Amino acid sequence: MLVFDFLQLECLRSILFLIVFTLLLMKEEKNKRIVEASLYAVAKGNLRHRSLENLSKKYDSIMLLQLGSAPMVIVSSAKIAQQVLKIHDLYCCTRPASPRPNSDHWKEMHKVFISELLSMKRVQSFAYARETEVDKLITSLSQALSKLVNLNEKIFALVDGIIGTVAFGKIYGTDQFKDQVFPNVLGEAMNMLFDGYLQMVLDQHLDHARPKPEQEDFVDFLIRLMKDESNSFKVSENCVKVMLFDAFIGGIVTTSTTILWAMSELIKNPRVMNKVQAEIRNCIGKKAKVEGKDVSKLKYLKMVVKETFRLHPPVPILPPREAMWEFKVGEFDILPKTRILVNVWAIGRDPNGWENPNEFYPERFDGSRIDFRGPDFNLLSFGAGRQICPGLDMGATNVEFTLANMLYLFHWELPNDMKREDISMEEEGGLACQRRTPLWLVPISNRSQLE
Ligand code: HEM
Repeated sequence: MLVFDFLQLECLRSILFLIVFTLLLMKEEKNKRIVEASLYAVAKGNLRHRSLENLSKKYDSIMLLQLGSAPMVIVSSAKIAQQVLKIHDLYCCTRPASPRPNSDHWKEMHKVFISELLSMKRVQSFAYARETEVDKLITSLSQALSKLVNLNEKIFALVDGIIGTVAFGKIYGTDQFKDQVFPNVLGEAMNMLFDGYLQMVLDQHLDHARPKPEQEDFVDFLIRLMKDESNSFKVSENCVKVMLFDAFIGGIVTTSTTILWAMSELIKNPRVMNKVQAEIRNCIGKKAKVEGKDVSKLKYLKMVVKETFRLHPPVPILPPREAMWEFKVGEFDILPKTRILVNVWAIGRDPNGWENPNEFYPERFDGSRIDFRGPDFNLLSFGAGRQICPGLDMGATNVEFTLANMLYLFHWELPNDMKREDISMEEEGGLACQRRTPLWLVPISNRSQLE
């Protein structure tokens, strides 16, 4: 669902160029006052979160955009986001038409998907995937000591490995998969390739000659559902593919993007880098690596991660919700079929919610109850309400655990002659709001301090 909604936004871009725009600004006179504004800015480029933020500064933190027959409400403040995502969540907890089957049957299956795959129990039981992939990352960085490393490549490989193993089992990344064309998640032909790829995975799992795995992966679980006739719903092969696709795209791009933004901010802010490394090293002492159970003790690291989510939410605008019934937000009427977009990026930088909003300052979370798990609506990196990201625990755990190890075992330096202020923080839209250019850094071993 996540994927389609973003593609839908892509399509809007071209439509936007062709139609005449009108911005209906929702003010006291209940949807009546019309302010004409060229929405060329919204259509331009792929950084709509920035264009929409500019519009909201000029007009209001709730705006109605009339695009042809589809009214669209843009929300840019925590207070209004809370009304939409909490108080009226039930009235708009559906998505606009999507290629996913839109039926009770699909919703029922989706619930199972969420509770089974992404429960805390599963997140923990898949710790082995995370640890194996972080071990591989450490080995690969140790082989590149004092050399320039393209961190984008390393981090995408790591997250792809973790989520691939969770979804497809230990077979993923092994020799059996080596000769298969694995579709690069960022590639253009992704959709088509992915279908063939998923079919191959399903066939392998359905093969009677396959030995019983010691740990059931997600495909095993879905196949069990497919075969279980006592279910009130039927799970088809196609449904299994759609759910795997969601898990892959939803999981890989967002998680890796966050790790890269965190490293970018840390290298730009040596004070924070030193402080977080000191915390990890004091807390862990002398060990071969940080273990999963250690992470809960790393309070400052968790603040660094929150601060990264605030400034760089990988999903800067939540996928659209659609109003099912009429409801009121403040004094404004939201009519059925209105699409609602929440600009998470703008809320994270709203000066009414944050002091010095553009500064990377993790201490702002010290003693604060603000968390991406809720109940606060200033930090919405995983969304909120009934549509909140089902991968929240897995995503946050993967980000924290990976960063903890990268910062414990290595010092990080800039390429020769590069100054901190030269590090580009330019964004690029797409499936997630990523760095525009790869992050190149030099890992230096910290082992001598640990022995
Ligand atoms: C840093 C990590 C992640 C971030 C920031 C993130 C963020 C989000 C956001 C903002 C949404 C939309 C929520 C809403 O509309 O309120 C979403 C949906 C979703 N995410 Fe994540 N996500 C992350 C990791 C993951 C992981 C690891 C998985 C799965 C393995 C995952 C699977 C999904 C799925 C399937 C949906 C669609 C849910 C639906 O439509 O009901 N995400 N995610």
